[in-house]
Amino acid sequence: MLLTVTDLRKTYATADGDFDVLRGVDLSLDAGQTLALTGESGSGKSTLLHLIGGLDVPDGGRIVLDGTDLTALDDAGRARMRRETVGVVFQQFNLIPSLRVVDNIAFQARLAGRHDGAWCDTLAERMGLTPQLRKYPEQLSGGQQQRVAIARTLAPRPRLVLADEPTGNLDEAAAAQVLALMLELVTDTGAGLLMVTHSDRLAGQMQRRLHLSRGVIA
Ligand SMILES: Nc1ncnc2c1ncn2[C@@H]1O[C@H](COP(=O)(O)OP(=O)(O)OP(=O)(O)O)[C@@H](O)[C@H]1O
Repeated sequence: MLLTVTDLRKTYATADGDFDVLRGVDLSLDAGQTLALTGESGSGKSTLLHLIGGLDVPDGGRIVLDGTDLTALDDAGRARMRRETVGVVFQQFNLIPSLRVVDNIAFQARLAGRHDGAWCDTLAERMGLTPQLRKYPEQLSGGQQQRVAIARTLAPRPRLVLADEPTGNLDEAAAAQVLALMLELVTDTGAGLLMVTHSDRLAGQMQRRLHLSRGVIA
């Protein structure tokens, strides 16, 4: 199993007292699997993704990723997992404005010490970005920028891809097209994909689907 989440709990301290956002979440994901995570606004989907991505720490439960218990790692260990095992795509593209597309795509892989020029070229080609490689992000459309962000995430060949509404800024046709490309590439690399979405149509493109409600998987 690539990812096993067991009895995961997270409580936020707020002005109105403690708020138990995750109250014992269980889920698992195999390598090569795609899983959609749905749930109403505020149900804790982003919180769950942040915990699995090692960006925040839970208050209880376990996350085992690629054989490593994330909850037993210190900050440095989690940072290493983020760099070496996990790729994250957010709704905001977060491209680096001063870098050409070609260097944006390679950025994360270079940081991880795993740059592979041929694989970056393949990603660019599959994403239809070859004519844009010398351009800067501001010269691209929103859909093109999102494809650059996805290529950048896949360049270091992460074992697990976490995506939070990755096509939320695109119209429905563009979103479906970008997701189809992402699913193809993720499946080809044998990674697992966990994607948060509000769209039934996009969730329907994935192999499995889970719904988060009242802090647990319904
Ligand atoms: N750092 C924080 N401190 C306090 N409360 C928080 C914090 N982060 C999130 N929350 C609260 O926790 C709940 C879950 O937030 P989260 O962003 O995980 O939900 P979500 O399901 O991703 O929502 P959406 O679909 O609207 O993005 C919300 O009620 C939010 O206000």
